[in-house]
Amino acid sequence: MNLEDIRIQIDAIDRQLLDLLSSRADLVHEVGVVKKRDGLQIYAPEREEALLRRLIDMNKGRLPEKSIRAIYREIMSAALALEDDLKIAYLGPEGTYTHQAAIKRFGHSVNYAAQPNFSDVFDQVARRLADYGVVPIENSTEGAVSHTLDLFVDSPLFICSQILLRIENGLMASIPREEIKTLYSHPQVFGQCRSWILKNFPDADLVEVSSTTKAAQLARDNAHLGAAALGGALAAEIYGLNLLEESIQDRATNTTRFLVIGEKPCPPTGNDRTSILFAIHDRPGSLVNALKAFDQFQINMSKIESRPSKRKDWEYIFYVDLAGHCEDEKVAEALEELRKHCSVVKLLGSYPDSGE
Ligand SMILES: C=C(O[C@@H]1C=C(C(=O)O)C=C[C@H]1O)C(=O)O
Repeated sequence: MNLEDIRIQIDAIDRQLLDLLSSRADLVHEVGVVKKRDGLQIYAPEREEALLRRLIDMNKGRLPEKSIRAIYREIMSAALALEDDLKIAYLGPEGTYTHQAAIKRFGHSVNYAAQPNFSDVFDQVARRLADYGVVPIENSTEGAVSHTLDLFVDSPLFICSQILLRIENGLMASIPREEIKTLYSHPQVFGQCRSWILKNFPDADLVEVSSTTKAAQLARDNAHLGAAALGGALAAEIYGLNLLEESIQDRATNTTRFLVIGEKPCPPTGNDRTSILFAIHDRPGSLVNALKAFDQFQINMSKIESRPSKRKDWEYIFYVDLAGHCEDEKVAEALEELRKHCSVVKLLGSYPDSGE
């Protein structure tokens, strides 16, 4: 078959695909009307998860899972935009890893609003100026993002899904490598590249800034002073810097987990994760007794963090992630048992345990 003939067939298929996508859009529009009538959330992570899982299971063709996800991400992004003028607040500025994570989850058809700090992301969603927010919660090399943890204490919002993003840090500058005297970056990124910095720039000044895009901007503006930045390729692109070295993070699989926060929690999908916070009474054995609740009901606890309560010195708040959904009988019973040993137990959300 010659190229011309194959392309005629592709054109015919695209015509059919467009017709099918238009029919899908009509149905999506109806879904939007029903959701608004019944006061339901526009973004339905449990439905998206089920739909993607079903498509990947059904797939018998050549397309790898990654491509199916990417294609459907944009189809569902278009659907979200048709249902409502969706606005996603994220920790900016434009080009941050959080921005990349937000696009990975919500696609290119919805609106994005960069926020200057973590609390503004929470605030915009709580005030309904944005529909959902995206914030980082932990990195596989550097651990918890304590800012985000702290904001959950007084927030009325729920976690409705998570996003896993592989973080590839690079060295970027507009000057040659030999002229670099100062490295700008976010503290998390410095932490992720610690060995590389010691080996390659043991004498450089390290200056912590609020984001990797801010670091890129400073590297551009202070090039004459020997400035360079560590961050993502998107930041280098936005600020016109050269990527002098790629993939400089100490661990190749360096991944950050982000959370989507919204007004309502997510219904069960069968493969869920639950995040809670709790505070214990100040007496011997409190923490052990609290954690025994998970053992008693055989709940897998995947992580625990502690943070100062900021109300009383040496008083802590514990953050725990569990396997299962808060509506699962076992999890509900364990949480009930936990309450007996704690002064505060707060459900932060149950959401699909997948980040793709
Ligand atoms: C169409 C819906 O709304 C959104 C878009 C989806 C889609 O395009 O399939 C799926 C879930 C929702 O996030 C729905 O809830 O069914």
